[in-house]
Amino acid sequence: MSVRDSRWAAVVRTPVGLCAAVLLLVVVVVAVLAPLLWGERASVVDTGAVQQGPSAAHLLGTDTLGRDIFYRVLVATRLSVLLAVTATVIGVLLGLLLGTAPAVLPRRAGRLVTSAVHTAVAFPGLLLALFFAVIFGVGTTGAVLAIGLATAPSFARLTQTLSASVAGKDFVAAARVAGVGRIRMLVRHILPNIAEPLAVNATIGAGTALLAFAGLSFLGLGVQAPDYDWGRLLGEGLNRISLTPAPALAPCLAVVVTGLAFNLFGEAAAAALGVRPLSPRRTEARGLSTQRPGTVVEPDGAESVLAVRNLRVSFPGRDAPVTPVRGVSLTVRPGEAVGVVGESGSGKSLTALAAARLVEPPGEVTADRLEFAGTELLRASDRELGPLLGGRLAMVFQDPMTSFNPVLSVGRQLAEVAEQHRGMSRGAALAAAVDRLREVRVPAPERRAGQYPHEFSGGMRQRAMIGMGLMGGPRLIVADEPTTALDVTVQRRVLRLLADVRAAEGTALLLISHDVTVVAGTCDRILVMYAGRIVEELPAAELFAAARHPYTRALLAAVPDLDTDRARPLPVIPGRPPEPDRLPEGCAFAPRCPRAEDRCRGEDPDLVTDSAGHRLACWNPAPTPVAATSGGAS
Ligand SMILES: Nc1ncnc2c1ncn2[C@@H]1O[C@H](COP(=O)(O)OP(=O)(O)OP(=O)(O)O)[C@@H](O)[C@H]1O
Repeated sequence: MSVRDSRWAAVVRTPVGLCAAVLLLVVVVVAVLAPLLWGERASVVDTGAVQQGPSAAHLLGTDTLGRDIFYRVLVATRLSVLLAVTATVIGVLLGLLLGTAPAVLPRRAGRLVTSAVHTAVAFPGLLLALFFAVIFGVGTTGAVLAIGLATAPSFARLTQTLSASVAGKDFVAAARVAGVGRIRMLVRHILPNIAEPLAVNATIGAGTALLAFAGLSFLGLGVQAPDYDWGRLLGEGLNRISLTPAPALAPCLAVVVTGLAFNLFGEAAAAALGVRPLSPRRTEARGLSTQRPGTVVEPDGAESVLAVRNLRVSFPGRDAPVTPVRGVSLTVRPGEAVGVVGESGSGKSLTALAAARLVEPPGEVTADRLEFAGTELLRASDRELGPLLGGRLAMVFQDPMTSFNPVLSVGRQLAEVAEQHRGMSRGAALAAAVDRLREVRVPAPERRAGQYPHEFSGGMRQRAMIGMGLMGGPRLIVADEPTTALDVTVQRRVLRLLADVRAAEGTALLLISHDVTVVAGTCDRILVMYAGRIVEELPAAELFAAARHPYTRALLAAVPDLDTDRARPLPVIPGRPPEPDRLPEGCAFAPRCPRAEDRCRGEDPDLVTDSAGHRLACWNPAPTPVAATSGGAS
């Protein structure tokens, strides 16, 4: 039994879930059998026994034509439930279409759909149902369409909300970087992950539709004679409630009990499942023939895989836009490992996301140059970007659990990249996926390929994620905090794997981490970021000996080494980094800097390149600590 099946089984293990399931089962059995067993009996007209009260012969009395109300209530179960379920299915399908439209339509049309949905949700459902019932005309079909259309907006909004929560997951970003198209993304990655909460809410919705249907039929807008449902029976019984209440109470009770069964089962499922009910090819390089494909020639003649100049990422703020990335410039050369280090909030992730074109609106990315593998990303069309980013740029995210689609086997997800970017057949892609899993040291790769992400350990999942990134033959791996969620020994294995992959395949690496020892141990060059800017850049081998920015020195001082006195607390950097919307005048680090001078507080220093190629943005840098090499970096 899969995990999903056992979770659904858990629903009926709760007392409420069990009661609701039994009630629903009874309702379904009655709905199926009643018309077969008692259909004729419920239609027999007996002019000699009209409008009788309850008796031994007629448990709930008779109607105006002498028909037995008890059997009519039982027989009406099928039509009442069928109509409610049909209306709910229409509502859910229409809701799915409207809710997913913004993801596949052009942005402007998508917004229009979203606004329409929000407007429709503002109207009470029953009012909408009445409105549509009048439009579609009196009768069963009109009422089904009316209730279906009336419930669609709330399902559309639910779909949008659920899709948005899934769209934020790393596996969707990974699929986007893999160049998976919008419709495929929707069908393979988003919809399967929102099916469960949608099903739960649809069950609850069926209860509501049942009530709405009874209401419309009661008002004479729904089921018409000679057909009858509980709403019609209720209307008929109400005419003589003062004489005998049973003919009105019985259909009423049937609506309440069945509605309750749907609602309770939906609520029990929501509680048991943890669902909240409603309320990652090739691009020919331009220029010199000696150049390798997918590289850019820098002004200094060096080749680069990624060239970023004056990158800015902004978001709308309360009063003015906030810019968490403020003019970042960096270069990653073929096969090179560049590390980006800085405290939380310094803009490292946003820089990486911008390089992979993964910053979503309302985030705005501008740059004088954002060139990957020879293509200017900010001017490229989606068609150009798809194969380029998918095959040539791989993303590895922090949390290996959320980096995979939980409902697809790991092998299938790796194979998908090869199918998408290398045009491989399904079988060949799966074989390539198994080979990749073996290369990234996943044990028993044939068996593991068929397993789901939750069956992998954290470290194994992260290695599989790296394997997935490699399926497209990337020139650059962007790894954002790839080891933060792992324990230290597993961390080391993943870092070693990244280093081996680089050595074997010549892949460049942009490694983002808040941990200076991780980047120093893995990378060739280190970029230090603070408050959205690069404040220092130097070779990793010289990090401990040549770092001069007080911030870099403070980060290094916080790293324990063999000479650290364990009896004393490690030095920490006083204060906190500034929020992007509350940057101080001058150098952003000045308020926390032990070397700050008046100039630091008034003027932001430029990032200046010295003769050795080091870059530094500081008015009063620390002197080079001549013999201060440390083993901390290795
Ligand atoms: N979608 C967004 N809207 C508004 N602000 C954002 C958004 N994404 C990030 N930010 C802000 O940008 C700043 C930099 O975020 P980023 O995630 O790049 O930092 P980071 O250095 O990678 O930190 P961490 O290690 O915590 O992820 C943060 O202050 C964050 O609040």
